[in-house]
Amino acid sequence: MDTKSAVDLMESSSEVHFSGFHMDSFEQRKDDIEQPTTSATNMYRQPFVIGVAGGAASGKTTVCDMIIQQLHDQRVVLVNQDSFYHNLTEEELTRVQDYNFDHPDAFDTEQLLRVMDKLKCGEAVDIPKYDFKSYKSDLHPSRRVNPSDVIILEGILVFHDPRVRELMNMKIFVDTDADVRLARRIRRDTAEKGRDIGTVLDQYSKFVKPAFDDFILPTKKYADIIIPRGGDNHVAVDLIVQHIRTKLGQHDLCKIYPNLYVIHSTFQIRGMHTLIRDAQITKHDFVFYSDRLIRLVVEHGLGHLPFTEKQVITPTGSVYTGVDFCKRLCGVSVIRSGESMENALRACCKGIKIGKILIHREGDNGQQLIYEKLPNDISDRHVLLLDPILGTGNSAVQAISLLLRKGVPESNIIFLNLISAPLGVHVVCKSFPRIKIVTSEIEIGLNKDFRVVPGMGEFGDRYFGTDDDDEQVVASSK
Ligand SMILES: Nc1nc2c(ncn2[C@@H]2O[C@H](COP(=O)(O)OP(=O)(O)OP(=O)(O)O)[C@@H](O)[C@H]2O)c(=O)[nH]1
Ligand SMILES: O=P(O)(O)OC[C@H]1O[C@H](OP(=O)(O)OP(=O)(O)O)[C@H](O)[C@@H]1O
Ligand SMILES: O=c1cc[nH]c(=O)[nH]1
Repeated sequence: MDTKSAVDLMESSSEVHFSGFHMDSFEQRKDDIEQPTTSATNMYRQPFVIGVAGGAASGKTTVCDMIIQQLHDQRVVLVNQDSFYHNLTEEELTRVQDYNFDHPDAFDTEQLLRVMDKLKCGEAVDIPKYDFKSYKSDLHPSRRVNPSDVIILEGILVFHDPRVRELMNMKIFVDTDADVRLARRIRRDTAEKGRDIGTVLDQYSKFVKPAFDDFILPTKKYADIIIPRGGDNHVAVDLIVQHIRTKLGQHDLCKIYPNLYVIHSTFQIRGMHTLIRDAQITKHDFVFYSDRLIRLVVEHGLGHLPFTEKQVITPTGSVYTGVDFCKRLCGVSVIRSGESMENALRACCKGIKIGKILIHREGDNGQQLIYEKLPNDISDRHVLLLDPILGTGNSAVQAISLLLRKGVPESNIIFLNLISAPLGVHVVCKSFPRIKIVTSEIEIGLNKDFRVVPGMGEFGDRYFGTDDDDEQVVASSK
């Protein structure tokens, strides 16, 4: 894949958003810094979208209210599928008892998609207020909804259309017994809507039950979580809220790609990054702090290897139940910069075999694999692929494709980076959804020369001392 095709792939992807980066500070400084070509206009925080489906009167509203209450310190917005009911025509109004409110066609899904797209892009939207008495949504002023961190989309059929499902980061199905749903419906429609019980039962047997069987129940299979007993299930709601909180604390790309791991940032890590990104840092310090960070990435990456249980006897004669390290592994470094990570890997895994791949860059458009030396039995090993910089993803795609051609299962590859540009992450994760990427920071984007920004310049030149400044030092020290 060349640079252009990687950019094309990114631009054609509806899921490509850049963030983890605050718009305000970007606005203030955008005149002072070099602009990333691919990301600046698309940058916003990506909200976490939760879909809540289930039969009518299953308790979806209660579950949503509980989630919203527990997420009190987050900006949460609830979007109800009911708001997108089509207005009934005059003819339909004359025979409203024959209108099927539980059929997918009763909803204006195109409008729902437009609204959700805007909210996902961080734009405020106006959501219609459907009036259940007049069966119209243009009677009342619409509801203004501002962008938020979490969007909950609730409704009987929110899992029906695949385009709507695609928008969701988490899908919940509220699963309540049919008799409980019917009892609630009778109570609600007779007490709140003043209907007589005969009409409620007629509507139930004519439309509600068949629609549940034909359209709602079949979407249960798309759920990530099924909540039995709806709002009575406090344990399930607690677990869901915990998961949402974890996701909100992560980089947005981690919400999209579950196999992307960004090591937990501390002030130590930020401090090391600050040093190695500084163009003025001495060569010695650049190497020293890069090595420290690389060691952390390598240790973190090793943590993703499979393990087996192992018991040992301690000097006190007690049994300690622990784990045994994964045996069959090897490293593969992408020459040259990847070689900077070999020492850390050797320091952690005594005697580990390390293969090499050389990818030649011709200008910025073409890259070619020109050398490889890999362990013969690499297909039986877990591979730690070493390259500190993930930019456009071109080198990574070449390297990973070679490993796959050599028979390494995709899920046996752990790609270790110091820094990763969002484009590279998208390209690698979309092309190879089963590999894991471990990195220490996600960058803003790429500049017009396809260099990572803010980045750290030409890593290989800085690490191995082949940059221009160094030539001057060498010349002056002669
Ligand atoms: N009778 C009648 N029913 C309607 C109308 N519009 C929507 N519905 C019903 O409303 C139901 C969808 O709303 P629900 O999912 O039950 O609403 P809810 O209050 O969120 O449900 P839970 O929170 O799960 O209890 C469908 O079963 C429709 O039949 C209407 O104008 N008349
Ligand atoms: O994702 P990409 O856009 O392909 O960029 C990343 C590649 O660039 C760097 O190598 P570079 O070409 O600078 O060579 P070097 O390691 O020899 O310095 C880096 O080590 C990656 O291999
Ligand atoms: O920013 C970049 C991109 C590729 N290689 C580097 O060393 N730095």
